[in-house]
Amino acid sequence: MTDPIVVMGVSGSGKSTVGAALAGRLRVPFEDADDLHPPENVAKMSRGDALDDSDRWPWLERIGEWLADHEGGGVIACSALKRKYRDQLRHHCSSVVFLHLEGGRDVIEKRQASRPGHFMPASLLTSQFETLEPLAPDEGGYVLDVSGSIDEIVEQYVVQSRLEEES
Ligand SMILES: Nc1ncnc2c1ncn2[C@@H]1O[C@H](COP(=O)(O)OP(=O)(O)OP(=O)(O)O)[C@@H](O)[C@H]1O
Ligand SMILES: O=C(O)[C@H](O)[C@@H](O)[C@H](O)[C@H](O)CO
Repeated sequence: MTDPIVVMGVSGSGKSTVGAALAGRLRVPFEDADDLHPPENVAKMSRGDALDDSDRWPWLERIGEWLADHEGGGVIACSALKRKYRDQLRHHCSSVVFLHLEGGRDVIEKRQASRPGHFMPASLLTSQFETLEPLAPDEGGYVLDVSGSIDEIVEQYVVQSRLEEES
């Protein structure tokens, strides 16, 4: 049994890819919160407009429900850019753990550009970085550098969480 994990970060930071690999490693279910957006949110992002708080609330409610249903273990990829969004998720599931995939704009922009066919336009990356509120010290959680390979990032999480358990 593991606590449910939210893999967070800006668009293109690797949440879906790393999240799926981590769920495989931990043998728990994986969900991509991109698939929980109401169609109007996807339409808004697709035309190059950033979501605002009121667009995100109903989406976060669905993610919170998913977390509450997976208290015994699960990984969900969700931007969770602001502290108040994370607090909303904690309200649904107090045991949730956040894993922030942190990286510079250069590397993330390149990865986003090499991912054709995704609804999220690269032009929204600026607003993603502007909106991002990194994990505060009192939030706990993990911050992992996106520049490593997917396997390395998963391994770093596994090692760090084991060390934390033992301490
Ligand atoms: N650590 C990594 N090393 C190399 N490539 C990576 C890494 N992480 C992700 N990628 C690649 O970068 C691209 C973006 O990753 P991904 O779609 O997982 O990001 P995301 O944060 O889920 O984005 P979004 O929120 O926009 O859906 C993908 O093509 C993915 O294969
Ligand atoms: O909070 C947000 O602005 C959105 O959730 C985005 O982050 C998208 O879901 C995703 O990143 C698109 O690929």
